Amino acid sequence: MPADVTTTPEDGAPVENATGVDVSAARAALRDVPHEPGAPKPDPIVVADGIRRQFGGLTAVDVQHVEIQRGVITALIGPNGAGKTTFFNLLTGFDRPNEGTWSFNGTPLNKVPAYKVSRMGMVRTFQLTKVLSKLTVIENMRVGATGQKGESLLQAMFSFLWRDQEHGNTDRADALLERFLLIKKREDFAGSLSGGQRKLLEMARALMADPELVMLDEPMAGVNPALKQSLLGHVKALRDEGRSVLFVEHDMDMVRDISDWVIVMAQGQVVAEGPPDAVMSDQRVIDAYLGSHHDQDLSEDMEDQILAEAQAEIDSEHDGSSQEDSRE
Ligand SMILES: Nc1ncnc2c1ncn2[C@@H]1O[C@H](COP(=O)(O)OP(=O)(O)OP(=O)(O)O)[C@@H](O)[C@H]1O
Repeated sequence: MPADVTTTPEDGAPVENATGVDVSAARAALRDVPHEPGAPKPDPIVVADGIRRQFGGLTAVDVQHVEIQRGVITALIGPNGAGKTTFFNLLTGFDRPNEGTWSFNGTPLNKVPAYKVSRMGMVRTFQLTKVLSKLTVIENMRVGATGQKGESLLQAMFSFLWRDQEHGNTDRADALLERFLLIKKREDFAGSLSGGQRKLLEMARALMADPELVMLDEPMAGVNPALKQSLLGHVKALRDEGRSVLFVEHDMDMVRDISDWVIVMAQGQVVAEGPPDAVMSDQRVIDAYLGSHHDQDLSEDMEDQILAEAQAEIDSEHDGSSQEDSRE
């Protein structure tokens, strides 16, 4: 699947892309999915069962069942400490659960190391970007290419075997740098890039592996408002070219703007699922955020509702105490 194929269809229009995924159909199929934690999806790319991860006495993740639909953008939200990043780490082989099974495209991943998971087509970015500061932008891109023939000693000795591939990788990297507006920074050290540019570089580098599923951990964190719109466009383009996207984010405007489906975690568990509007007015979600001491960027509606509920609680307590006062 070429990473430089981008289509930006009108909503509802049939979509053609090199992956063969009918994006409109994938999104439309979600309409029949019940708004319930663990709801089965018509065409899941990831299925996880009974995933538990403990750190000492703390259960960070305790997910009974979750499915991620292929060809759509799924947001994973929840208050601080809900277990989102830990769950990302488990799915992608960067951490191991105490129990549980999960699969990608039907292949069990329990014993698959992270680098193989990425070769299989499931690639992630990190909350704190992991660009290699002392390498140039183009060198960072080349590191992102998987299955390099020059990786094995024997093949490295017969360099004519992989030189063509290296040229191909460089062409691909340049096309992606153009797409992510980083081509002018090609020879700069990655360490000299701004926070937002690093996020773009990480996303571009992830695409070097030509993934079917792109997992983004807080893509908007530390990104200035001017670059946010551009990043949103890039994430939508990933879906529109037929890739599946799963992202963790605290910026609820972004979640509302680009997600087809939202999964909510709290205290390690999936507590709600559904389209963005339904989830943001779901009592379980409001309770999850209310129950946490958060400093998160909630959508205005959700913020208003939470504030109204908090006010109602204060008022009823106040009424209760003033009745007590009047009885005294
Ligand atoms: N390596 C670790 N050792 C011990 N505890 C950990 C470790 N990693 C995560 N935790 C704990 O597990 C819980 C879940 O953390 P996690 O980072 O997955 O949450 P999160 O939902 O991603 O939070 P945030 O939105 O703040 O990034 C937290 O209580 C955290 O302190």
